[in-house]
Amino acid sequence: MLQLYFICGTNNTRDIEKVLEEALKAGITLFQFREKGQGALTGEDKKQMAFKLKALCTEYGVPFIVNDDWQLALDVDADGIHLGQDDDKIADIIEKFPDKIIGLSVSNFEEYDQSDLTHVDYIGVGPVYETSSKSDAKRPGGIELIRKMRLYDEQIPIVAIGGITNRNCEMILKAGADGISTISSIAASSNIEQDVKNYLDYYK
Ligand SMILES: Cc1ncc(COP(=O)(O)OP(=O)(O)O)c(N)n1
Ligand SMILES: Cc1ncsc1CCOP(=O)(O)O
Ligand SMILES: [Mg+2]
Repeated sequence: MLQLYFICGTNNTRDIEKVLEEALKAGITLFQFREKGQGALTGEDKKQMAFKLKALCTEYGVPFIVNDDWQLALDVDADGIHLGQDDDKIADIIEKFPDKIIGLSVSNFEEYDQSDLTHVDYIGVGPVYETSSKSDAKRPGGIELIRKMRLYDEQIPIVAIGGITNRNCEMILKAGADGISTISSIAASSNIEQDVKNYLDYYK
């Protein structure tokens, strides 16, 4: 499920429905609706978009995750929620999400140490490299962040994030990530089918 985790909001691309459908057809394995930042949809518009994107994911058998907004995740009956260190605490909302996928962001070892991983299904580790998709991203940890995190916790599923392309993902997988997540390399791709295929080839 974590192999190729596409994350997108309406301000990351021209036509999110079209881009998501192309990415689903090409074989992404997980999708996160991350609707925030300049020009992002809010309220009912955001909810209606979430319903449409969830329906597309369901058609292709790919789980639909909501970033940050757990109320939206409840409203649209998403398959899971992704929360960061500065978002609502998983322990405070977990009773509303029995049997849902729960992801948590971890940018460094201090954050890992202070995180309650009891209900966490995967950790999003990064940024690995510089990213232009998140204005408040922490300092990139490079490939060493993934390698060391894998040794620090040998069990928890790790999805790497931040500045990943299908040219640097092989190193990241070899460093011990279970999967990679990306915004721009798919959202801004001129050939989604080929780019997704290139990513998935590394798992063969
Ligand atoms: C898979 C994955 N990993 C990390 C993040 C980042 O979450 P967060 O730190 O809460 O930052 P925002 O994405 O909310 O700006 C993520 N969304 N997904
Ligand atoms: C949401 C997020 N969290 C850490 S880096 C990042 C943005 C990743 O975007 P891109 O794949 O375009 O670098
Ligand atoms: Mg967040």
